[in-house]
Amino acid sequence: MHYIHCLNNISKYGTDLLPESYELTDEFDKATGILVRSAAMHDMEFPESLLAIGRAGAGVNNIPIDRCAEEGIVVFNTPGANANAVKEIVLCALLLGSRGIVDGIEWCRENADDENIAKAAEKAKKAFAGREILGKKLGVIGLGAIGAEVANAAIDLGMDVYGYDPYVSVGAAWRMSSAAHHVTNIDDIFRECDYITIHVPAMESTIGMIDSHACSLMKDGAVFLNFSRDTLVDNAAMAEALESGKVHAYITDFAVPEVMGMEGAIVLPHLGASTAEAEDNCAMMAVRELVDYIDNGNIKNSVNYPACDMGVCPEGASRVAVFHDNIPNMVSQITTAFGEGGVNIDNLTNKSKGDHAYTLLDLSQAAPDEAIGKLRGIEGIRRVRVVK
Ligand SMILES: NC(=O)c1ccc[n+]([C@@H]2O[C@H](COP(=O)([O-])OP(=O)(O)OC[C@H]3O[C@@H](n4cnc5c(N)ncnc54)[C@H](O)[C@@H]3O)[C@@H](O)[C@H]2O)c1
Ligand SMILES: O=C(O)CC[C@@H](O)C(=O)O
Repeated sequence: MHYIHCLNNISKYGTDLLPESYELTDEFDKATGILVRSAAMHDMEFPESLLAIGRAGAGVNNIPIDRCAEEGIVVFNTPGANANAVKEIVLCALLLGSRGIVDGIEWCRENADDENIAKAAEKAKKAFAGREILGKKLGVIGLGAIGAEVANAAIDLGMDVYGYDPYVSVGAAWRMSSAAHHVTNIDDIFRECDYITIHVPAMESTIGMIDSHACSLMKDGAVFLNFSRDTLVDNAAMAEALESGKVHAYITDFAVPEVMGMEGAIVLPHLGASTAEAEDNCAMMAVRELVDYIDNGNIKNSVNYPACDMGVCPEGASRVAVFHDNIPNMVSQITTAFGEGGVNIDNLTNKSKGDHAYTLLDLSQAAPDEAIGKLRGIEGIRRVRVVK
């Protein structure tokens, strides 16, 4: 039996996909797999039983992915599964940053008891007049699953779109409308665009990238949208830019104390992916990834181990997964351990991702304990798993 522990609410559409040999458990310490959304995992110690973590979502900054790699724990995410939900809320945010919608709603609430509200509204509305997004320049920083969808939708709404992503994947580039302008210097986005939206992961190289320099380059009255992570924006710099009027509105999906008092900030409680459709999609994708890994050793959409697919282990064969450092002489030591035990290797895949590598082997017979023991003693091998 495999035990799956959920650290957050995970859609039933996902957990219903767990096969009969799986059970949901409240006991963290006996988990084979963990399903998580945004729960903070950096301070957690993981049980030895834990094989994999499925992040039902895109961002993995809440998970210690390097430590997991060292412990041979595969971390998956669900690329693109919530992209449409975020795209739709970003479109909404473009309008929130352009029209006096939030202030207008607040005015109506405040005047709810006024019998003459209809007449008063006609007078009050001039305070909430805005501008249109048609023909305005939108800069999109990060052209992955979400950024590319936002760019295309904004083009459809008549915006002039500028995209910046030095590491854009071929797939995302193909999905982008050819009407988007390709920008190679991020400063041009800051200098030229009326609206800027950021869709990059939070990592060492991106944290704080919207700093005072970036804000100083922005057009007067720019609107900045952050539906990625709070840490990408230097809050002090943004507060100053809002105060001076450099930035007209900062719309963020992250309700951290530093933004709550900012004049000109519109703050949402991390709603980007909170749609039934996105939650279902993410949960289903995460569960499928976990199950294929736990049952077959196959890896798809992992953020700390390479992709590897050997299908289902053939009848009569056994399958062994070896997690090791990406250093010389590992594959030969692995094959030698089996060869010396007289065990034939039917098939083998070796893949690497950064410092970590994964070797999946199908053997003609059951994996002998002696060979498995030998592998566990080799320096640079992090984990050996007899999958079947
Ligand atoms: N608000 C929400 O609820 C919500 C929902 C989903 C995702 N997110 C956030 O949005 C982020 C993006 O999601 P995604 O699904 O589009 O991910 P993705 O991996 O498909 O795309 C990220 C893109 O950022 C690019 N990138 C990386 N560093 C960059 C840099 N310095 N400058 C420009 N581009 C850079 C990558 O090349 C990639 O194309 C996630 O990491 C997550 O933090 C938030
Ligand atoms: O799971 C969530 O609630 C939000 C997920 C979102 O931030 C993501 O990175 O996919």
